[in-house]
This record gives sequence, structure tokens and C-alpha cells, in this order.
Amino acid sequence: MSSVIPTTATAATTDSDQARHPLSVGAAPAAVCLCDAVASLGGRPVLRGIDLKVQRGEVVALLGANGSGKSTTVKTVIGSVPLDRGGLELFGTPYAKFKDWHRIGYVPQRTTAASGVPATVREVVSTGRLPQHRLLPFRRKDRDAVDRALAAVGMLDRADDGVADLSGGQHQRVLIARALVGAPDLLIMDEPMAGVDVASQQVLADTLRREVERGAAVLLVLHELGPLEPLIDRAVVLRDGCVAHDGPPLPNTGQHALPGHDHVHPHADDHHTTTPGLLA
Ligand SMILES: Nc1ncnc2c1ncn2[C@@H]1O[C@H](COP(=O)(O)OP(=O)(O)OP(=O)(O)O)[C@@H](O)[C@H]1O
Repeated sequence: MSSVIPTTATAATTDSDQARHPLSVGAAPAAVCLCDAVASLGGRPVLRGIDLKVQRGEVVALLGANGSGKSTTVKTVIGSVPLDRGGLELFGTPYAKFKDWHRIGYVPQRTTAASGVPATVREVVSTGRLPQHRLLPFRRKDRDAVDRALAAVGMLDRADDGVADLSGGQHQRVLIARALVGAPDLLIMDEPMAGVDVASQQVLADTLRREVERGAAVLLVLHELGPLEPLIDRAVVLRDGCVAHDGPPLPNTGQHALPGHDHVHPHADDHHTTTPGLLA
């Protein structure tokens, strides 16, 4: 799963950052502990002091208006955007020393599984298993894990089809299966429902529920809580690169009820015309 491997040498926080910001204290360290995170993109400050904790077994929704910094926050957690300041621990290990990337499953925003590569659904999902067995040949248990992940997202019957032949929502399901196949302890999903129809959203909600029952921690970037609402323990709302709310999710709300919501993303009724996700 190359997408979770840090892409820059500077992605790590420094030891002195870590010393200034003591992170997880107490018994079981949090799956994610981001403290006073400051990050810039294109020379412009995007995150301006974000604190974000995801405990083991907890489901946290990251909400906020377009451009508020949700994806950037997630990218700092997986190491693809470096921190200018602040601290990050994953499972109690400072980012600079963290090597257990196989414990993290990541579904990026607005990509497809195809990328011009002629691969089958099964092949794409199998790549999510690579960190598990390193260079060893695939064994029966790896093949079974791939089948289970495909079945969980309702794509087992498409296993031998080329990913180029899938719809946007089906691509999304394949990427979710790829994230699930390593039985991760932390699942990070950036708008997993984008481009997914209502029936498939329910399939994905059921899948996620099983992962949570298994003990996985989940960090979700969402625009709407939708069918995931009953699963969500805590909502963290970003506004202009800062945390505006961290607490229980308000019932029946995504970012629509929040101040600063700019209403430019697609709604359920207009997916067919404006969905910016996989179907774009
Ligand atoms: N590669 C980049 N270079 C420069 N600025 C960027 C880059 N990527 C994002 N930004 C800016 O960073 C800010 C935060 O973007 P981010 O994608 O984190 O927001 P978001 O909350 O996930 O938005 P959305 O809901 O639209 O996905 C935005 O103002 C965006 O324009």
C-alpha cells in the first residue's frame, strides 16, 4: 500500500517537536495523536494548530467546509504532508520511528483504482496485502483475505474483471476492499461515500461496523454523516485550518448545519450532475 508510505523525508516531526509536545499519556496509546499540527501547502498555511486524537476502537468523523483542511489533516497523519510544527504519534510511537504501516488502511479521496493500469479487481485488492507478507509468495490465507474483503464490499463476483471496466462507485468499493484486506488496526478514509449510491453506502456502513466490532479505529473525512451516523463516536469539525468543534456528533447533521458551510459540494439529489468524486 504505497499510498501510506511517507513520500517526503521531512514528513517526520523532529525529536525536539516531540519533546515540546508530550502526546499520548496513560495506558493504551491512541491510534492517532496529532498535537498542535501546523502545515503549509504551496507556501500557504493550511493547518493552523490542529489537535486530533483517535482512540483504539473509536470512530471519528472529520467534518468542515470545502478547503477547511480535512484532507490535509489526514495526509499529515499518513505522512504525505509534512508538519511544519507539532507532534504526531501513531499507536504511541512518534512518527519518525513508526514503521508498522501495515496496521493502517487508507482510502484516498477522489482517485480510481484504474490509473490506466490493466489490472483486475483481485489484483488491485491483493496489493493491500503486500505489507503483510513482504516478498513472500501469496499463501492460501492471503487469497482468503482478498476474497473476504471483496465479499465485504459486495465485489466478489467482479474479482476477475478489469478495474477499468468499473463504475466510479465500484472503484470506490475496490479501494475500500484494498484498505480492509490487511485487517488494519486503523482505517483512514477520505470521503469514502463520494460517488457511491445509497444502497452501496449502506453496504459500506455495514462493512465499517464489522471493522469497528473487530476493534479497528476509524478516521473518516465526511461531508454528510448519512448511514454512518450511528457508528460515529465523535465529530471533529475544522474551520479554516483550526478545530472548531470536537465532541459528540449532532444528530442528523453533516457540515450543513455548521457555520461557514459554503454549500458547493454535491448533495444527494444532484450527484448525477455535480459529483466531484470518482465519477467526475
Ligand atoms: N497541493 C496544494 N497546494 C496548495 N494548496 C493546496 C493544495 N492542496 C490543497 N490546498 C489548499 O489547502 C486548503 C485545504 O485543502 P484540503 O484539501 O485539506 O481541504 P478539505 O477540507 O479536504 O476540502 P474539500 O472538502 O473540498 O475536500 C485549501 O485552501 C486548498 O486550496
